[in-house]
Amino acid sequence: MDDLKRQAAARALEAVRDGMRLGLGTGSTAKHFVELLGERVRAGLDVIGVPTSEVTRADAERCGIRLTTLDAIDRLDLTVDGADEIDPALNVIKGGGGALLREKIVATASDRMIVIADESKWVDVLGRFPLPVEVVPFGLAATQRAMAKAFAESGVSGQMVVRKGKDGHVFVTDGGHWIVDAHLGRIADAARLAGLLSVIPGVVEHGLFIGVASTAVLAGAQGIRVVERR
Ligand SMILES: O=C(CO)[C@H](O)[C@H](O)COP(=O)(O)O
Repeated sequence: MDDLKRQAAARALEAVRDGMRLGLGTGSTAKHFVELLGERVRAGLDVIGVPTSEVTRADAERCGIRLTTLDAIDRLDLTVDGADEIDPALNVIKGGGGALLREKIVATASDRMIVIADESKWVDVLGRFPLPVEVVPFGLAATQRAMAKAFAESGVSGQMVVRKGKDGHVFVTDGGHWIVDAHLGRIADAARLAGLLSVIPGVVEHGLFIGVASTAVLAGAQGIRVVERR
């Protein structure tokens, strides 16, 4: 699996050109991209990156990639990031690694987003992977009630679980928020659910990336498949 992730990362690297401003994703697949990009940088490629998490910042620095912020530059040429699920319209669930807020800010500030994954992330319908929703801790119960209403209005239901870290404590994002993982099973109308979640005051951001990814690079046993958004 790890080899497939690296293959997808290597294919995405072919889209990188000298002088590009890049969004650098988070997760095990994106980490391969950062490492491979670092090799190119050490060989003379001139790019600058915006990391989507503190973990990726540390990885990129270790790889010698020059970094900047979205305050210092206005647009990015390309973001390359992993995904938890990708559907045929290239709508995506992200946030399994807890970085969905910065990932969405960076991806939507980019002219193009390539999602890289092994084939197991490709699904007919989103939702088997629990949907991460980043929330503020204040008023959590009220936010969860509003989320349940949004689920009902978009025809889904399921258990909500506040994410815990490996240490057993509540997982805290880079932005200081919590994550509620919603086990919905099958999200028939992801765009509608995304819209309903976005207007809940305690929801900071959700892991549905609707119409954001332009290309998916999927690595499987049969080779690499590149899917462009229609
Ligand atoms: O959204 C993410 C982090 O917030 C990751 O991109 C997603 O969880 C996929 O991770 P991996 O490449 O390790 O399978």
